[in-house]
Amino acid sequence: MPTWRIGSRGSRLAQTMVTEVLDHLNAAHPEHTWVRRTIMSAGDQDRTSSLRDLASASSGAGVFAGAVEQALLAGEIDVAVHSLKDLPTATTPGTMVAAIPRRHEVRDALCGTTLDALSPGHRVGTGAPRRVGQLHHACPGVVAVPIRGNVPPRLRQMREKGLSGVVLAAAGLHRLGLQENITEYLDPAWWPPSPAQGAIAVQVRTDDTALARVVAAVHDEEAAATTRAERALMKILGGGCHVPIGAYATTRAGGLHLLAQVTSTDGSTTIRAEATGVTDQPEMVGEHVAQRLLDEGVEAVLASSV
Ligand SMILES: NCc1[nH]cc(CCC(=O)O)c1CC(=O)O
Repeated sequence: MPTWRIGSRGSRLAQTMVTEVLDHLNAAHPEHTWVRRTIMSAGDQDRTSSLRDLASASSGAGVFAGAVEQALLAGEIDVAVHSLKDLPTATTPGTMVAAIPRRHEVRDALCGTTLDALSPGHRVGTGAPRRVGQLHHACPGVVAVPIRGNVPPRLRQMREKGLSGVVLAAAGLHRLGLQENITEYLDPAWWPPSPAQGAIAVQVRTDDTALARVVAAVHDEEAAATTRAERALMKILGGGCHVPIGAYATTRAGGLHLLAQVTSTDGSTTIRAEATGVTDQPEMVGEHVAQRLLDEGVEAVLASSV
């Protein structure tokens, strides 16, 4: 039996996602052995320039995922583990997402405060345009303070800068064991998260079909269907974490339901659309909801937010 090399970014969050995937894989395939590799990316190395600059330098997305994908293509690792929401919607040639494990938590969370407790002038840490728009929409007059970096530094910056709170993905906080910092879960029906938030992507080289079958043991159909719908929508609207799109898909008895929302960063305009379709054609649901948003004039809101 070969020993497979599994790699990710060096952040503690990325490492815990590898552990989560390996726990699954070891349970399903005790006959295989794995070694872990850490890949340093531009996003890890460059703490001085803004992430927006880095993102545009690498054609709009994938600043964190890029180096790990390159290591996969170069044969330095055999399996790459990513946050699916950080993977560009355009598939990197030669790679494929062979498995998406069960998604435990999709919601955004507030740490340090609650929406009800926020008054005009209060400062809340978040730099993501979607979260800035949703915050301004929910709490007019609240000031969004840009903060950057991995999850633990963002919590630290909240305290150091004397902010009232910070908005983060609940999934990251849970994976890091930092969930006791959460003071409010933001209802995804009113505060839809980033497309594919909370989901892990297990990626292999496209020609590695035997390994694709091995990692398929961690695949979850519901996580795949919902994230495919959310990402199909984002692909049409030109997403990335610099675009203020929230998307929240759920599977129901009637099929796959997708809700999406675009909010201007000043919070003054919010456009929502939703639809239900068949679960085995998630891209059609995403494309349908994207078209509804375009019909409602979402392009002007997106253009004003970039
Ligand atoms: N944008 C950065 C990022 N990429 C993945 C996560 C963790 C949540 C996830 O796995 O989707 C985070 C942190 C955050 O958004 O708070």
